[in-house]
Amino acid sequence: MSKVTERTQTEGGRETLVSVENLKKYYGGEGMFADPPVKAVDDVSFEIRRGETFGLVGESGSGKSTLGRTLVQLERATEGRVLFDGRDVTTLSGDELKQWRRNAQMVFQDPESSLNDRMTIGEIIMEPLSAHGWKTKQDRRERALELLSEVGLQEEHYYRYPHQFSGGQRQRIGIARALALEPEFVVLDEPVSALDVSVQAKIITLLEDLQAEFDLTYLFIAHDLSVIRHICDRVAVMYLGKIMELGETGELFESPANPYTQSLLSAIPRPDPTADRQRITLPGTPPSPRDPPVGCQFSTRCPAKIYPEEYDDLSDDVWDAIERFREVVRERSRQELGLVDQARLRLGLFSKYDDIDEAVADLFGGLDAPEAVTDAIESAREQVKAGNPDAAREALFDEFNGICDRERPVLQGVSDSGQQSYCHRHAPEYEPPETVLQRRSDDE
Ligand SMILES: Nc1ncnc2c1ncn2[C@@H]1O[C@H](COP(=O)(O)OP(=O)(O)OP(=O)(O)O)[C@@H](O)[C@H]1O
Repeated sequence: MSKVTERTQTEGGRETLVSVENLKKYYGGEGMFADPPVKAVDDVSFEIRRGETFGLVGESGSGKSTLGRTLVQLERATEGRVLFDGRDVTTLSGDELKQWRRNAQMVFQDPESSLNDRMTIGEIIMEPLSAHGWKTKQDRRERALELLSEVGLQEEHYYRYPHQFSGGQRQRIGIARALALEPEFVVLDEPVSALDVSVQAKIITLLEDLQAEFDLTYLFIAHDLSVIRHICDRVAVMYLGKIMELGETGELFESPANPYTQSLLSAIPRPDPTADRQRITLPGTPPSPRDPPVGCQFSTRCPAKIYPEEYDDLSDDVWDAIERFREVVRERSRQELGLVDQARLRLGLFSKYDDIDEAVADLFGGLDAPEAVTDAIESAREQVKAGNPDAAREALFDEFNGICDRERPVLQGVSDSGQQSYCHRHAPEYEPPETVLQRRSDDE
């Protein structure tokens, strides 16, 4: 295999180091009777430029760690490619993979559990060097001592054990270990989340210094937006395995284009409280990654969702009730019935779905919904009670399916500087997300 097969140049002249193309990572789902797979990363494409810090932000479970692990080949991709300096590394195995791994390392969140307590600090830092047969034992020892000093620890720490160190010091050891083989690319998976705020700042400064000294490229994973804003050049926002938006950090924080990013950022207190940004509280919970929406991943909770034309003038309250009802029905359709419940269902003795009456009363009681809506809800309620939640789910989908439910959007350019967002509302025939969000929040 040629070492460099494709080399890409990004806008602005900075070279691409990592190019991710239609990457998927699914867990499970093999075998005839298996549950559907967990779609932890579901078709993402983006590039990381040499020397930059690229941030990955999103709620817990959105797929950030899985994406990070798949980039450094700690996980095998289910589909798609990861080009490192132009070379597809998803196809490497054996010695080739081992050799390549020197280039890409990972620092983990929890310095408590990521270091082996039975090894000395010296052994921990030298372990990757020994595994790669790096030079002589004496050279490895000298390298470990050098790394200790690079990360702000002392030579005498070499013979100590991890439990003798604080969280911040342990994270320094984790960083020294990750840098031992002089990688070009480091995935930092929530590297400061487990640390006290005062220690966080010191570790971040250390990471910035090391990046400048060794020309490192970082993928920085965090759920803390202020940390991301401080350290990252560009940032991608993930939701349910998908990148919803990406762009230059300053621009993305100042003018988020995607409804999900807008919701996420609306929760951060702003220096100027009179500034025009309403706090958006998202309804419901994220769907299961085993059963993500067919259309846009965010469609079940999106405050700027496009309603189907025939229901365009429904009030937001009624829409919200419909969405929440669909969520309840979806949950029921995912519920596995045991053999006893299946038998009771056949005998007409099954009552586990009866709480659907309560859900309809809670959600629609007091709302003035048009007849077409109440008919559809009533019919779905009956289907669920008759033990057919799948059919109810389908019928609700057919009745209330707008483009956001039906079709996946594409990540498209929304600014001259390369900001991209994944939302149907960026098409010219629709109102842009911010206009809709403003109007819908004014109506509340
Ligand atoms: N080895 C695995 N087997 C099965 N499912 C997994 C595995 N690893 C992760 N998942 C699932 O994949 C989804 C994404 O998980 P992941 O840890 O990547 O998210 P995350 O955004 O990093 O969350 P967190 O911030 O909580 O670590 C979750 O639903 C998780 O339960």
